[in-house]
Amino acid sequence: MTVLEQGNITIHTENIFPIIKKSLYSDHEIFLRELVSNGVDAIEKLKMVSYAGEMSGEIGEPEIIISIDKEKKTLSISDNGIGMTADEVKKYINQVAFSSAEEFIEKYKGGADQPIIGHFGLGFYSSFIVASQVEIDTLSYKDGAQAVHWTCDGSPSFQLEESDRTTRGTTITLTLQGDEEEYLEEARIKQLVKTYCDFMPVPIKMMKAAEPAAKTEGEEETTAEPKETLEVVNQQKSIWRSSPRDLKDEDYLEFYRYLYPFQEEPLLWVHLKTDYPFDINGILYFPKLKPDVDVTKGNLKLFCNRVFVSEHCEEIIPQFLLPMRGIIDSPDIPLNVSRSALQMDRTVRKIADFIAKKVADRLKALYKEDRSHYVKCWKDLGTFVKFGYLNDEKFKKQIEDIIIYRTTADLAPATEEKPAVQVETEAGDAWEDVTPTDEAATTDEKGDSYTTLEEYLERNKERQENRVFYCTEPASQSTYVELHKAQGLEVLYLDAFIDTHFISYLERDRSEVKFSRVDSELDDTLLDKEKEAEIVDPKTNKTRSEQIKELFENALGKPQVTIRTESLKSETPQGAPPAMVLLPEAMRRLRDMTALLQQETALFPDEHILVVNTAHPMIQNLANLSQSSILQTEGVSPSGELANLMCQHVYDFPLMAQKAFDAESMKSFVDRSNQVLTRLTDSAAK
Ligand SMILES: Nc1ncnc2c1ncn2[C@@H]1O[C@H](COP(=O)(O)OP(=O)(O)OP(=O)(O)O)[C@@H](O)[C@H]1O
Repeated sequence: MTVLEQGNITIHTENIFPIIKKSLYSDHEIFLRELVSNGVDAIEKLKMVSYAGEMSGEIGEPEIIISIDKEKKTLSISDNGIGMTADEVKKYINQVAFSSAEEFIEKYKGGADQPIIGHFGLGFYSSFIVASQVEIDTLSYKDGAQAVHWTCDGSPSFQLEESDRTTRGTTITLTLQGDEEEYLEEARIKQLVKTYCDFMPVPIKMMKAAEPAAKTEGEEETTAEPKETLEVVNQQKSIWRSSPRDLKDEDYLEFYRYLYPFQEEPLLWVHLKTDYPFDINGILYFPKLKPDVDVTKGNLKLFCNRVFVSEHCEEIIPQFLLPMRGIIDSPDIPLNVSRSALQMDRTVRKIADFIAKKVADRLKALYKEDRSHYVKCWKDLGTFVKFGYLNDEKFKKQIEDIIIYRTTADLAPATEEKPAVQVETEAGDAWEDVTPTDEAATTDEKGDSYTTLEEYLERNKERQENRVFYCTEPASQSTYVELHKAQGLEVLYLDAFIDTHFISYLERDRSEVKFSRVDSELDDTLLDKEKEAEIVDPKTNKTRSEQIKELFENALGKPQVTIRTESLKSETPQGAPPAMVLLPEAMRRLRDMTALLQQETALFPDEHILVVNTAHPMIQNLANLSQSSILQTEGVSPSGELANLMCQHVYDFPLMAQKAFDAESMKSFVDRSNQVLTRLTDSAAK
């Protein structure tokens, strides 16, 4: 074999590879991505020279073949691409590749502790991270080219000689270092191809080790050599690079299942595709949110020209979209910078804005075009949308009109079949179908209705201009909600975990609107003012209400509790509850804020309002009971005592619903319940 050249690579540092190896710690595996990418590039370049008519002969079927020789401890990557001449090897390998190795060292000198997103484009020299010797065997596409063989052991000296290779393309053979022998395992290599090279547009084939031919007893010894087989490992198709027009819903769903097998179907997706002012492609999916979703961890896979770079791209997408899944592919994201530098990068910030805008556009389109799907997905979408509203001014402006709320109003369209309607078109020569579509559908599959804030205000403007009643906890506030509903007052549910923050932002932005939680005060609509003023005791000149108020004040003995008597409107005598506990908005917020600052759970404050419903038959009974006991005896009569017990009980129920019980109150409630029930059964048994 003719030695063409023996010499030193023009690098100025001796043996740089141990340094590179150390600075890449756990990232050794990326060498495979780099070498396969080079093979794919070589195939692409061959296609280009062929299209340009600069090549005689056929391109053939492009392929990359990876093979392992466990005995020789070698791993080789072959492509049938453009190949290199001796001069090209000298230029591109000895000079270009190695000068970028030096550049790497310069860049990371002393800064190796800064995490880099993908160590991308390290190139050919990254093979020395795992190899003790690297060989290149290559034949250029050029007519009459001489095949060459290059060897280097990582020291600055190399050897270049003629090779007897006859097929066009390049084979890189790595002799692995002692501690890198995991790369001799077929399963490990397959896994790396799947991770990094799955969507590269060329088939990547694994040479499967030859199985010795099975021999059955008595059979003659076969002389045939066992055959090696090739297995295609990557799936090649990168659908995010296709035009959305060429893709059906099922294509997007299939891709999602491929990326996240055995997961629930996504709610919807956004296809990103632009090449100006930056190049970005990708598909983002809205998943159904699990209650334990970690909103600080990104789920998107980052690619660069179809090559996988990183599982984490928290720096690239706006924080409120982190729970989204899918992939982003952009060659414009700088990858060999630290994560903090990435966050500050102007292009990256513009890309983040672009993504947020695309997501907003998609949501707006869905709201307009398929409201029923929007409403059905709202539970999950709403979290993203509100999170975005809190975090991103620009996003907020785009989506504020499509935030919807579950409401107590029944907004379901009439159930009877919608009549098909046809009208004559303007031109008069055709009939146009104007049957109502479900564009304005406002109910989900459970039949719950949803509305926007604007729609709510408009619907209720006569009765309660710029006033919104809301409920944060349907279970504990159901009595209050029912009371409002019964009097035709519409209540919005703000019961998602994010709503505590969301409502305070909403109030700041909509300062003309007064938001009242259903248990903070009672609207005049709920009260029957006339009944209250009737005087029932001519001797003391007291109204019935005043008597009841006194009765409760004495029975409870809690001066911090403000007792108010009201006659609550209701259709039936027991339609409204006998008593309710109110905590005014301002007071509740102060309590929540203090609890937040002290990082404690908010306790129910001793100062609150007890509304006693004078219209309720039980309260009437209590008043009668207490009045008769006053008439009958001096001191506390048994019926007076019973009235006292019952007053405390009537107070305890709404308190319990407000989760305002401590251990002591719970004990006294249970004791008292037993007393009351004993009395009841006593009198029934007599
Ligand atoms: N398999 C190959 N076939 C043909 N040429 C190759 C092959 N591998 C490397 N080369 C040549 O060697 C050069 C240097 O390769 P290297 O991987 O270091 O950098 P790069 O591919 O140019 O850029 P990067 O990998 O940083 O994106 C390539 O530009 C190419 O000209």
